Amino acid sequence: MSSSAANQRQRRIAVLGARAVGKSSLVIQFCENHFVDSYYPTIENTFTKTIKYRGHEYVVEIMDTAGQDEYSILSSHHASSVHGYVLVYSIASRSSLDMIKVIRDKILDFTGLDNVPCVIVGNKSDLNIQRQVSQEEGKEMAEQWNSPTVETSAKHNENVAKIFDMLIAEIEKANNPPSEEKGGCIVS
Ligand SMILES: Nc1nc2c(ncn2[C@@H]2O[C@H](COP(=O)(O)OP(=O)(O)OP(=O)(O)O)[C@@H](O)[C@H]2O)c(=O)[nH]1
Repeated sequence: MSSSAANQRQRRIAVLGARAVGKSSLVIQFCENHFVDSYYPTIENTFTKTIKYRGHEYVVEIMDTAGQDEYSILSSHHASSVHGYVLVYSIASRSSLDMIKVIRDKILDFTGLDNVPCVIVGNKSDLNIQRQVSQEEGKEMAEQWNSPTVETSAKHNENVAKIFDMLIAEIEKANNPPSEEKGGCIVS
C-alpha cells in the first residue's frame, strides 16, 4: 500500500492449455497459496497479484481460462491487451503438449505477430512415474520458440512463482528489447 502508484506497472497474463493440465491449480497456488485436489472445470476466472520484479511492483491480472481443444476459438478477449501467456501442458499427457502448439499458432494468427512473450510450463512434475513428455522434449520445443520453460508441481508448490517471474521478464524484454549486437535475437 505504501508504494507509489507511479512505480506500479499493470500487466495482463492469460493462462492457456488443454483441459485438466492444472491451469487453475497453478494460479490458485500462486495467488492463494493452496492446492485444490478436486477437479472443477473452469469457465473463466481473473485473479490479481502484486509481483516485485527488479525493484518495480507489477500489478498482474491473471486470466485463468477454460481448457482449450483444437476447436476452441481464441477470442479477442484472450489476445487484446494481454501482455504475455502461460502455456501449460501436463508432463503426464502427450496430447496436452500438442495442444499448446495449436494454441500458440492460434495466438500468433490472431495477433499477427511472429512471437509473443510466453512461458512454457510442464505441470504435474510430481507424477514422474506417469511421465509421457521428457524434460528434453519440453526444452526443445521452448527453444524453438525462444521461450523459457519450467517444470512445475502445483500440488507441491514447486517452481510455481518462477513461472510468473519468468513471464514478467519476457514481457519486459519484449517492451525494452536490448540494443542487440551479438545476434541471436528475433528480428521481425
Ligand atoms: N498430481 C498433480 N495433480 C495436479 C497438479 N495440478 C493440478 N492437478 C490436478 O489435476 C486436475 C485438474 O486441475 P485443474 O487445475 O482444475 O486443471 P485446469 O487446467 O484448470 O482444468 P480446466 O479448467 O478444465 O481447463 C485436478 O484434479 C488437480 O487437483 C499437480 O501439479 N500435480
